[in-house]
Order: sequence, then structure tokens, then C-alpha cells
Amino acid sequence: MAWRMRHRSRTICLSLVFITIFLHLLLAFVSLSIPRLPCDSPLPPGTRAFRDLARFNHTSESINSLAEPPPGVLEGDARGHRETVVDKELPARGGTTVGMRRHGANQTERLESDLLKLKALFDHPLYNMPKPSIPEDDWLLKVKPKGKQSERSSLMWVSASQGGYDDVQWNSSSESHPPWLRFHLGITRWELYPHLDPNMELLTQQIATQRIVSAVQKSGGTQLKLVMSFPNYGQALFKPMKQERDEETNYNLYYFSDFERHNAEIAAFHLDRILGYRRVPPAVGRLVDVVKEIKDITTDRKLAKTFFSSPVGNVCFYGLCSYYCSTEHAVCGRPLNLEASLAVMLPDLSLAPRRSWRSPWRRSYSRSKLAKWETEPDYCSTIKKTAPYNKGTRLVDFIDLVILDFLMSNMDRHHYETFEKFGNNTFLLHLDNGRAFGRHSKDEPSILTPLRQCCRIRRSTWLRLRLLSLPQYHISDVMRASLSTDPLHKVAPLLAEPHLAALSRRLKTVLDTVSRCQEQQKEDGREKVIYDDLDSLRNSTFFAGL
Ligand SMILES: Nc1ncnc2c1ncn2[C@@H]1O[C@H](COP(=O)(O)OP(=O)(O)OP(=O)(O)O)[C@@H](O)[C@H]1O
Ligand SMILES: [Mn+2]
Repeated sequence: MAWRMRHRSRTICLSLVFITIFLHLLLAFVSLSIPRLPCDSPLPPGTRAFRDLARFNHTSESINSLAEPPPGVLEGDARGHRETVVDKELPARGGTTVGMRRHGANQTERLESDLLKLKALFDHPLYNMPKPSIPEDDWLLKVKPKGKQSERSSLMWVSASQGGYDDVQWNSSSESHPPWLRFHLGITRWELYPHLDPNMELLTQQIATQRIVSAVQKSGGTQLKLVMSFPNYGQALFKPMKQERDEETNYNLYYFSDFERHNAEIAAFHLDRILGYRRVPPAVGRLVDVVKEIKDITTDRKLAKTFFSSPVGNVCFYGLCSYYCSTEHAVCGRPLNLEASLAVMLPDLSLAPRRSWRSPWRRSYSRSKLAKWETEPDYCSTIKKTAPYNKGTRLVDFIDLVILDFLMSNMDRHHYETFEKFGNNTFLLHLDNGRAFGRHSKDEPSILTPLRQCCRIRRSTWLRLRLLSLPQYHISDVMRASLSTDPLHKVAPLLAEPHLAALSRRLKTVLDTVSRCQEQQKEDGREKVIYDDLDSLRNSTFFAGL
């Protein structure tokens, strides 16, 4: 009996052991067959999809592949945010759900269709207007006629007003010159660079990837910025990331207390080009190693002294400037990588001096005072009689700038600059766009006041704006496409979707404002709303293509 009992309990024990082993083996097998999923904190669905998208081929694949940020990028910034910047592996690889894959595919299709829209826009006759050859005096810098060796300047190039370049081979298309120099040599009286500039890809690729050999603070201005130099003597203006892409500027903050945003500098370059202006210096995004590419190489002792390590171990610095240069407003790497915008530097002021103009619609930069334009409805009629707005294209050039600012909601246009060489008859430089794209849920109608008060717009601008409101060239879509070519798109889209949506809403407001002006003009017979800059082309085949 006892023997039978022992035998039965042994059998039970053995069966239990076998069952346990079997269950363990089954568990091990099942866990091995499940694909490894990343353990990152979840990203918003849009962000994830865009990051996936960035790995697919598109027009600027070469730029993107060169600007691949270093692996193992980081987590935990000083404000306690956690974000995985770049996942090396596609999350889909090895076993995603069908839904996720379809979502990614939809995003790819959308980007492909947006890129086609952008191409169609840039191929449109309104962007390819016939242009007469550029007279000698309309180049900012020019080739100096060959003189005796001893008479040659030691400078490599000189301002056109000083007599020209040293070497006859120096012109904007010469293959032997670095792209930044070709960019300088290509600046004319009417634009910073030509439409479909063959130099643009290499120029932006170089500032996004070249070794940084020097980083010093730029004097002047209110917020921290650095001038970075490259081995081929090119230079770029660096502005660091201070705000997350989808963060909206606090509504209680006045425009003059707002931070500057690196992505706004980049997006402004793209939008300005899409509007057909070409008046913003090319700007690209870059992940910069704050230690290797700034701290270790800077000769700026004052800057070097402001580096510190944050409580979570990120490397931060704050520099010296009149606002936001303190420990509380430091910019921090994660732990070393910092997103930034790099804008190609314009020719040195000694070669191409610039003139700064106070905007007639400048804000008061006070919490209580109103500016004259805010209280006088007829303010523009005075401006229209005042030099330089009373002649040439200055007023419509200014309105072009106003439209750009309204679209990107930039309230900080206190001044603008022109190249001195061209006098009053030239384009306006659209520099300093860091305070744009701060809010997407609110439009700022006061930015459009000059258009509302002056009721004047260039025909070519108006036609392009109408084009951008059509579904086949839709402004939000072509901006999405254009921004996807920036190297930082791999980290996250340069503009969050609500900012892209705001563009189309604001474009409608601009076009409605022009329509209202035209109705008023019909009623009271005032000056024509449309400034006809296309009149000379009226009889050409160009008009037939519109
Ligand atoms: N790409 C560029 N190349 C050369 N100089 C530039 C470039 N962009 C801006 N600058 C010059 O640097 C100055 C300061 O730049 P920016 O206006 O962007 O900085 P800021 O700190 O916002 O200045 P502020 O507070 O006065 O508006 C500008 O007045 C302009 O003359
Ligand atoms: Mn500024």
C-alpha cells in the first residue's frame, strides 16, 4: 500500500517536472519568436511616421544621408523631457502590424505626391519668367580685370564698387570655387540666388556636414548666436534650438520677449523660396556636438566660460548677450547633441556694406504704447509720399515681406536691410526670422496692416499666391515637401502639422484682403491695387503659358 502510494506520488512529481520543463521551453520559444520592439517612450503617431519616411529616397537623399546624426542619440534634457532622437532600426522591421505599415505607406505616398507638387510649382511659368541678361552693375561682387601682378590686391575678391575681382576666372558658375563663394558671386540687385540654383544642393550640404573649425559668438543682436567657420573658409550663422517643435509660444508673452526658434530660420528660407522671393540666406538644420564642435574648438574665452553640465548630465552653455544669456536660459545638448540652424553668411560688410532700414510699421516694443500706424487708418498715404516708398518697387517689396511675415506669424520685423551698392533700387533682405512660427492656433492680423492700409501688391506675387492656394500647388503641401529635404527632418519634421495647416488658412486671409482692396478700389476709384511688374512681358509667349 505504502509502496503504491510512493509510486503514485513519484509519478505525479515527475509529471509536474515534465510539465514545468515543457512550459519553460514553450515560454522561451514564444519569447524568442516575438520581434524585439523598441522600448522608447511612445512618440506621437505623426512624428513616428515622419521619422520612418525620412529613411525613404527622395530628392535630397544625398544631403540626408551625409547629415545622418551620430548613433545612440539621446534622452533626457534639462527640462526632464525624454525623446529618442533617431531610431537606427525601423520599428516596422521584423513584424509590425499591417495597420502601421499601411500608415507608413500612406505617409510615403503623401510625401511623394507633395514632392511632385513642389516640382510642378517650381516648373510653373510664374517661377520661370524670362529675364534679360544681368547688367554688370547689377552683380553685388564682380570679377576684377587682370592687372599687373604687383598691383593685384591680396584679397581674393572685392566689392564691385571697388573695381572687381582679382582673377577673371572667378564667376558664380566656376566649378573650382567653393559653393559659399559661388553663392556670394551670384547675388544680384534683385535676388540672393537664382531659381533652381544648381549651387544650392552642395552649398546647403556643406554647411550641414563640413567640419566646424571655429565657433565664436556673433556680436550684436539680442540673443545668443555663433559664427561657425569651415575648412574651405565658408561661414554660417548658428542659432540653437530653444523650444520643442510642437510647443506654442505662451499667449501671455509679448512678441519682444519670445524666444528665437532654429526651425523658424530654416522654415523661413523654404517659405521665402516657395513664394518665389529668394531673399532669405539659405539655412539648414544640423545636429551639433556642443563639446567637440563648440567648446573644444572655440577661441572665444567668454563663450567657453559659460559651459556647464546640467543636473541630468547634459552639456549646456549660454554665452553672452543682452537677453536670455543666463544659466536659466542655457541651451543644452542631449547630452551632447544640440539641434541648430546654420544660415550661410552674406559677404563680409567690408566687401558688401548693407544699409539697415527702420520698418515704417515697426511695433512699439512696449507693453502699453501704440505705434502711429495702429491709430492712424490713413497712415499709408503718408508713407506712399515718403522716400524711398514713393518711387520704384520699395513699397511692393515691403508688402512682399509683410506677406511672408503674416504667413509665418513673425511680429518681430523692426528693421530690414539692403545692399548699399544698389541704392534704393533693390530687393530687401529677409534676415532674422527666428521669432516666426511661434503660434499656429492664432493668426496675427496686425502683421497684415501694411497690405490692408496700402492696398498695393506686385502682380507676380499675387499670381503666385493664387497658385499656392490651388490644390495642385497647395502651400502646406509644398512646404511639407520642401522641408523634408532638410537634414533635421530625419530627427522630426521641421514644422509640426498645425503650423503647415496655418499657412493655408493665412494664405486665404491674404487673398481675401487683396480682394477687399480691389472691391474698394472699384467703388472709390483709388490707385490701382495691382502693381504691374509683368507689363513688359505682356506680349511675350510667357503670358500664353499662364
Ligand atoms: N546670414 C547672415 N549673414 C550675415 N549677417 C547676418 C546674417 N543673418 C543675420 N545677420 C546679421 O546679424 C545681425 C543679427 O542677427 P539677427 O537679427 O538674426 O539676430 P538677433 O539676435 O535676432 O538680433 P535682433 O535682436 O537685433 O533682432 C543682423 O542684424 C544681421 O545684420
Ligand atoms: Mn531678432
